[in-house]
Amino acid sequence: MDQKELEKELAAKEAVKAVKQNQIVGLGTGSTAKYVIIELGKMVKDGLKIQCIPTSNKTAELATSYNIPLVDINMVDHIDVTIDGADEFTKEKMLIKGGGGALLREKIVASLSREEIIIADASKKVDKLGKFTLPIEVIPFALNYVQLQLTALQGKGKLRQLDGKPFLTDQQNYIVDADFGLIDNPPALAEKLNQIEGLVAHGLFIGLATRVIMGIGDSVQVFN
Ligand SMILES: O=C[C@H](O)[C@H](O)[C@H](O)COP(=O)(O)O
Repeated sequence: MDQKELEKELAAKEAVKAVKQNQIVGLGTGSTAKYVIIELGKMVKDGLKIQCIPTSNKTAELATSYNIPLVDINMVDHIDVTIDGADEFTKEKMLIKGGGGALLREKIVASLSREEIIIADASKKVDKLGKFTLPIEVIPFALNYVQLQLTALQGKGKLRQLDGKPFLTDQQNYIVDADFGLIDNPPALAEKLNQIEGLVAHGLFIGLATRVIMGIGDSVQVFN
């Protein structure tokens, strides 16, 4: 296993210690969150009783393959703990997410969670967010309008493509990857993006992560 994968796995192993018997658990999406599903699969096999809410169809499939019980998000009034990955994070626990296109469900799950633990390898830590272009989920009808609004905010938006066609999210929306350069004030940009009609979610997660666990070398570093 290469160094990055080891760091992801270490962070996941540390994060699953927060999961307790009979809890409702949010499952993130991506190559880091995958390690959480593997660990939880082992714990469920050993007798842990949990009900999980996946943040994407892909995660739902993976969790089911490990016999992890799932529950409909509309059947619960809270989530005890969610463990998810990120594309970038700062020591203040501000994040960019959505590299895999799961940002809308991830944000809803994070918003319903009492504890949102982010796990990452050391390459994800940055001083300022924005080197990773900001994923923005847009309803197809609003694509042109949203692109114009992003331009007005000095963002350069590019429609995400897959196999020569627009990439579609689990909600059948488009993703625009927007380059704002390094972002001086992420909360202010998030606030402006929140005002744009037809933009259903952006990848800036501000004030949502309660803890970031970063794998670094053969240990972990925690940001509370
Ligand atoms: O949409 C995908 C999610 O926000 C992922 O958590 C994020 O892209 C990080 O993915 P990975 O762990 O594969 O780097």
